Amino acid sequence: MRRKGGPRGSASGGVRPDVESFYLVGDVAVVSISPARQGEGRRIGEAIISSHKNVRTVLNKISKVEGERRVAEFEVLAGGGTLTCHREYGYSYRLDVARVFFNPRLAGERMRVASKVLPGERAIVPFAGVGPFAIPLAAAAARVLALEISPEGCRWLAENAKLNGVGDGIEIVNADAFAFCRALTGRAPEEGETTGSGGGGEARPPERRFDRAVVPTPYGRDDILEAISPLVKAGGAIHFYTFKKRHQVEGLIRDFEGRGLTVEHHRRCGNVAPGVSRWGFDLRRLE
Ligand SMILES: C[S@+](CC[C@H](N)C(=O)[O-])C[C@H]1O[C@@H](n2cnc3c(N)ncnc32)[C@H](O)[C@@H]1O
Repeated sequence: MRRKGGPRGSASGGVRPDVESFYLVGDVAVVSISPARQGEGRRIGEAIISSHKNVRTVLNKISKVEGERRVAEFEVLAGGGTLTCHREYGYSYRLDVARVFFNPRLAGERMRVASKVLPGERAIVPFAGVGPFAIPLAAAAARVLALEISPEGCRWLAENAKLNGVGDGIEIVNADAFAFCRALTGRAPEEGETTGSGGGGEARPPERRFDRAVVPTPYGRDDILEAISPLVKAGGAIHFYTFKKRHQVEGLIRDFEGRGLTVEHHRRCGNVAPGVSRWGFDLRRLE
């Protein structure tokens, strides 16, 4: 939702009346210029660079976040380089802002979730991006399976895992998270494994191998919950993020409960469109 009198979601404070939104990824400022200011992009970009010592490039977001990689289209207003290193809570993430997804607004949420990890846990992170959830989990001593569909995202994730000293704690799989989870749930038993269902090619029960799933769901893909929850052990945790209007939340909680998931905590994690927010749910699997 647009706030009158200033930009929303400012990651660096201050009022910038020329732009509708402003956030920083490393030294790249990402803004949205209001339609009334479209001809003034260069002036606005240069003004931002000259008034912010920490900004090297200014990008104007000219499309919504779209496509499988969830990356918007940008135009360069000033500066030029889109490769950067973003720092949050002592972690460093190298990435190309114009080519891979990154949302600096979830930094606090990532720390909150990582603080719940018990050493030796197994965690799964679908939609892992360049690693901002997976890396703090691994640093908290979880063994992490990170799923990411973009090969470029996987390359940054591997680099960032090493950069943050957790290269050994994260297994990165370049895959479609839906297909991967469904395959893991329904996979045939390997030689020597018992099925627990009498053998003879019968359907095996799901592999409940993870203590924790952290699910930063892309818009409209809530069906990942159905794919991933069979992989979480009884008593295990699922941190599920989704985009909803406030009036939808109550029904969603009933839906979770109908699937054998208790809601331990839920909160709004910022606005994304008029009336629509990102909501985070801490779910626990009952059986
Ligand atoms: C909204 S998610 C969150 C990313 C990251 N965890 C973060 O918070 O910055 C966007 C990421 O999911 C990836 N993605 C989208 N669809 C996917 C799929 N079906 N399987 C695996 N990754 C997918 C995109 O490539 C992108 O990196």
